[in-house]
Amino acid sequence: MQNLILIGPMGSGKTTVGKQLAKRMRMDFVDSDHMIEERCGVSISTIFDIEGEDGFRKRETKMLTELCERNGIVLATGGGAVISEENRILLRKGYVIYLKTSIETQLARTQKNQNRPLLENVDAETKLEELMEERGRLYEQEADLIVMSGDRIVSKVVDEITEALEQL
Ligand SMILES: Nc1ncnc2c1ncn2[C@@H]1O[C@H](COP(=O)(O)OP(=O)(O)O)[C@@H](O)[C@H]1O
Ligand SMILES: O=C(O)C1=C[C@@H](OP(=O)(O)O)[C@@H](O)[C@H](O)C1
Ligand SMILES: [Mg+2]
Repeated sequence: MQNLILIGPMGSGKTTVGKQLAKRMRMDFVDSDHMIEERCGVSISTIFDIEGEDGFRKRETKMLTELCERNGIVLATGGGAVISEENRILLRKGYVIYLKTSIETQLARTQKNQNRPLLENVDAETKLEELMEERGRLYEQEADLIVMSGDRIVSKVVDEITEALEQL
């Protein structure tokens, strides 16, 4: 069975929606950031502190390579997974779902910025806008399905995804 892969910016709900979607579909749920943390034994923020963003991106590609060899999983990626061509090719093996969200919603949901090093010590709104400028086109381009995930409870987002899957 093809993997279901969630992409989208920080705070779009990839981790949260992914967990519920997996339950609904009776599939295993895997979050690439959590897997990296488990593997390294430290948080994403600590990896950024020690190895910088480059170090994290290398670990992310390695993890995505491993996870995309599996079948029948719901995979929540990190918001930056689409920036690398190598990652994009890997993700295309699955059915890619883009959780589309406004900057306002992203901001509200990431307000604590916990374990989101790219939002630490910067103006979060400006940073989220910059990232969307760079990545928005890639999310759209890579998506097999685009689902609006702002202002809707998680179960409704999951309903829309499962209904779309039934139409395939
Ligand atoms: N549809 C939603 N409605 C309300 N809150 C949400 C929704 N999706 C996610 N959240 C909340 O937003 C925060 C960020 O969600 P998360 O799943 O970690 O996003 P991502 O993995 O895309 O960065 C979490 O606190 C989560 O509970
Ligand atoms: O947008 C990004 O570049 C990142 C998003 C984060 O994941 P979430 O999108 O799940 O917050 C995490 O991978 C890391 O902090 C970098
Ligand atoms: Mg996440």
